[in-house]
Formats: sequence, structure tokens, C-alpha cells
Amino acid sequence: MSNVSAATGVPMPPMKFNLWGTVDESKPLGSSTRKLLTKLMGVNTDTGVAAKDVEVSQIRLSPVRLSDEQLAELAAIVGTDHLTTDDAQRAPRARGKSSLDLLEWRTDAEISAPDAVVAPSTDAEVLTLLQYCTAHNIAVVPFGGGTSVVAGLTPFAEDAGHSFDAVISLDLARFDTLTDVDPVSGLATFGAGLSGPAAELKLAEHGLQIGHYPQSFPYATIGGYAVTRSSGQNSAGYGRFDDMVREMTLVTPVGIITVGHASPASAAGPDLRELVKGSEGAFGVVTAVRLRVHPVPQVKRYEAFTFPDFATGVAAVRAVTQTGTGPTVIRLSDEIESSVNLSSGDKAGETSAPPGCMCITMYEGTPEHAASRHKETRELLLVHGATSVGEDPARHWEQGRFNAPVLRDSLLDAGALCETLETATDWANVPRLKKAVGEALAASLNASGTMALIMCHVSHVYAEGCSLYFTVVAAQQGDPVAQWRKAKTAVTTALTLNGGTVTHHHAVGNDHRPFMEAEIGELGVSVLQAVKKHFDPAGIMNPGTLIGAS
Ligand SMILES: Cc1cc2nc3c(=O)[nH]c(=O)nc-3n(C[C@H](O)[C@H](O)[C@H](O)COP(=O)(O)OP(=O)(O)OC[C@H]3O[C@@H](n4cnc5c(N)ncnc54)[C@H](O)[C@@H]3O)c2cc1C
Repeated sequence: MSNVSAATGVPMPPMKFNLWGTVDESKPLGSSTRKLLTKLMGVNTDTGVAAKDVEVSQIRLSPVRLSDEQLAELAAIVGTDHLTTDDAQRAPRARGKSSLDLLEWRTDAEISAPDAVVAPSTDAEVLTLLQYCTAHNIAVVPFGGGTSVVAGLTPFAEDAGHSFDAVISLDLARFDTLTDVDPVSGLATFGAGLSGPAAELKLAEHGLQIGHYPQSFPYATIGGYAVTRSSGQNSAGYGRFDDMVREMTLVTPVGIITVGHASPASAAGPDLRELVKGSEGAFGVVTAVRLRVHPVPQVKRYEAFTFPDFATGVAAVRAVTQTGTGPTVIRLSDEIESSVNLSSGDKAGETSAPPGCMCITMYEGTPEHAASRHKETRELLLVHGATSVGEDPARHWEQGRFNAPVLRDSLLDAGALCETLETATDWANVPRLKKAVGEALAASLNASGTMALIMCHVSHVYAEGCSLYFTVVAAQQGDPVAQWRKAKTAVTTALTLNGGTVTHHHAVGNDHRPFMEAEIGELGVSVLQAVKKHFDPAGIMNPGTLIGAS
């Protein structure tokens, strides 16, 4: 096909294939971080090839397995401008953005890439594509913002003993409209491919906001949030993305279904939305999401506090949550994370942070409502042992909150291992789970020959418990992919044995799939397999992700 490479209607993902973010966003390590790495772990931070300087032409991608005839037939469905086999377009859809993904690009191995990228723009095109792929033994991986950290985008051509002839990446970028804004009810319908910032910009024209700010906000999409059960940093105020979803359109190989209700609540049997939230492309493609939205807040108030230790801070945050005083953001870092000051890329490793455990709070809404919630929250925190350190650290956190991930690329370049993981548990179990995670990570990484810096914060709160988010930095030893896989297996096993979920908001993908039985039981897995079989009889939808085909 003459124009397969020249397709102009396939949007280029904004992030560089082997980095978090763009080359322009990348930042060298600050001198304090370099010193810390060398002092603590013996990492020689002057070595290594910067990933930002590596081009797609220097990487070996798997060859395209689709015939000219198949490519022509697929192009006839979406239009020739909306299909490509160009390496520059296949590479950024070949992996997500976990550290394992980023490390894989740093090896000499051939990278399995989708055989083609298609960018449909209507439900009818998606349905025809899925039916074509079902008939021709081609697997399909939906692609939103490409921010998966659980290998949810890896193009597996085999699952449960069945081999596919090829894998295509189905990009949602052309599902990019905002429709049906209902400011009276506080509802709006979004194309699944809209990024967080694009969706918020469109909604702001109506004086409304979603209020979902995961750290991946600059790139992740509305559809991606829904199918991974994402949770944003303002979840204390606006809830996790799960809570906001009113309806979704799911295109499956056997037809199109809208899940959700025309009414705000319903008792008409089990809620089918729960089957689509967290489905990670294994049942079909979400093309539209109707969400609860709210007016853009008139004011924001900020205050940061410190606690003498993590346990005191956790008790205080629990009191706030269980009393329901209503901060929009509340997060508590442990001693190590507070001292490393991870909240912004350029300040990480500096010791300017006050001693103790840092707690950030923020309040949004009308001036009166934000002020009353702030007052009640701060009084409760002070009673529980907090010391106010003013609003600056909270403002600084908000300004820098999307910056930290770019540091990871520089750390990986420099020979450090850096990854995050997250879980959730009941308040009563927080000390046990935190200890178990720390011990599992330390034991595995120490055995590989490095000390590990393990940082933790309470990132999302519920009346009955909270999410714990861990960041670990160590020295790369031997094969860093194998080194982290081992540590990840050890720590995920520890989660299952110590009352934690294997994921609070990163989802399952391929990485957590082996733990699904521990998470929801054998019967639970077979229920999901039955649903998959119903929607996707040939198992073409995102093989390797969530659950195996039955
Ligand atoms: C640096 C960093 C920080 C992060 N911080 C957070 C955080 O704070 N909170 C949080 O919740 N998550 C976070 N994540 C995880 C990630 O951003 C989420 O999983 C995100 O919700 C995925 O959205 P996406 O649009 O990028 O989807 P993708 O990464 O493109 O896809 C994710 C999965 O969903 C499938 N998929 C995507 N779109 C669709 C669709 N429309 N229909 C069907 N299937 C689809 C894909 O096939 C894949 O399996 C972070 C990730 C990174 C790299």
C-alpha cells in the first residue's frame, strides 16, 4: 500500500516512545539527587545514554505481519489516512510508561510492536474493525493516552494457548468531542480519547470542571481513566473516577452497549457499569463517557502541616476522613518521603523540608464553604498533633505535582531503578501492610546487591481506610528488568498476604494478572472470563490483559 506510512490522519502520541513526556520536558538530575544516589547506593550518575537522545530508527521493532490485502481492507474501514504501519507511529503504541516499559527500550532486544495503528472516529467504524479482526484472527489493543503502568498496552499475540496472526493498536484520539453538556444536572458526555487537559478546557467554557487530577493528567484520557478505575489527587473532594461515571458506550465485537442509567440512581438489577469500569479493553472499546461534573471552584485554600511521625499523622487523617470535614486534597508523606521532598522534580533530594511527616491539604468551592471546611479540618488536625507550616508547601506541591515523573527517566539513564506501586487497606491494617511492603521490597532489592530507598504516602482516603503509595529507588544491578520483576513479585505477594489490594488505581494489565485469583477468587475470575467470552468470543480484545480467555 503506497500511503500506509504517509497516513496523515493518525495523530502522533504527544509523549516520546521511550520517555515519560516529551524531550522538552526532560530534566537532568539535580546535584542533590546525584549526591544522594552516589552516597546511598554507589550509583555512578555520570554514565549511561540518555533515552531522550535515542531515535526510533535506532530501535529494532517487530516486523509487520499484516498482508497488503489485510492492510487495504482495514484501511477501507477507517479511511486510508487513518491507518499506518510507520515505525514512528508503531513505537509509541508498543508499550506504556512503567519503569519496566522504559527499561525495555534501553536494551538491545527486539520490541514487539503493533503491526498497524488505526484511528477510527465513529462507533460504526470501531464495530466493523472489531468484527473484521474477529474474522481474521487479529488482536486489538485500544490506545488512549499511553500512560499504562501495568503492561496494559503490550501487544501480546498469544493468550491462553491461542496465537493471533497480528495485533493492531486502535487509537481513540479521534473520539475528541464534548457533547450534551447539562449544567443544570451537572452532567457532560466526552469522547473517550480526550486527554484530561483537553476535556477540562472544553468544559471550562461552560464554567464546569471534572476535577480528576491523577499524576498522569497531562496525557491520560477520559476513556483510559474509566477502564482503569483511575483515582486522582483531588479524590477526597470529588471521588475516584469510578464515582463520576454516569454512562459509557462500549463497542464490543458482538455489538454496542450503553451501560449506566438515564436516572441518577436505579435499583434495576446489577449495575452494568461495574463490568466496564476496570475492563482495560478486554471486553471492548469505550468510545464515550458521560460524567458527573461540577462548577469551577471559586476559590482554593491551602495549608500544610507536619506530624512528629507517620502513625500520628495517619490517626489525624483518619479522624478528618471519618468526621467528614471535607478537604478536597489530603495526603500524608512518611518520614523518608517528607525528607526527600518528592513533590517537585527540581527540589527532590534537597533537605529544605521541615522535619517530621508532611501533610498537604487543599479546599475548593465557594469562599464560605471552603473556609468552613478548612477551619474544621485544621482544628481537628491540630488536636491530633499537627503543627501548621503555612500554605507555601501545599501551594508548592500543587505547582509541581505533575513534574516528578520526568525525573524517573534521568534516574533510569543514570543507572538507578525507580518505580512506584500502590495499594489500599483498612485503617486498622495500615501499619502491618506498610511494614510488609517495606520488608518485601528491601529483602528482594538487598538480595540483588543494592540498598533501597522506600518512600510512602497516604494518597487517597475513605471512611474505612486509605490507599498507600510507594516510591522505591535503588541501584540497577545486573539485568534491571529481571531485578525489578523479582522485587515486584515479592511485594505483590506481600500485598495479597497482608490485607492489601494488588492495585488501588493502576489497574491490572498484564503485570497484576497472575494475582487476580488471589484478589477476586477462582469463581470471580471465571465470571469475568464468561463476560469476556460473551462480548469477545474470539478473545481478540487486548489479550494478556486483566484475565486470560477461558
Ligand atoms: C507517571 C505516571 C503517573 C500516574 N499517576 C496516576 C494517578 O495518579 N492515578 C491513577 O489513577 N493512575 C495513574 N497512572 C496510571 C495511568 O495514568 C492510568 O492507568 C490511566 O488511567 C490510563 O489512561 P490512558 O488514557 O493513558 O490509557 P492507556 O494507557 O492508553 O490504556 C490503559 C489501558 O486501558 C485500555 N484502554 C485505553 N483506552 C481505552 C478505551 N477507550 N476503551 C477500552 N480500553 C481502553 C488500554 O488498552 C490499556 O489496557 C500514572 C501513570 C504514570 C505513567
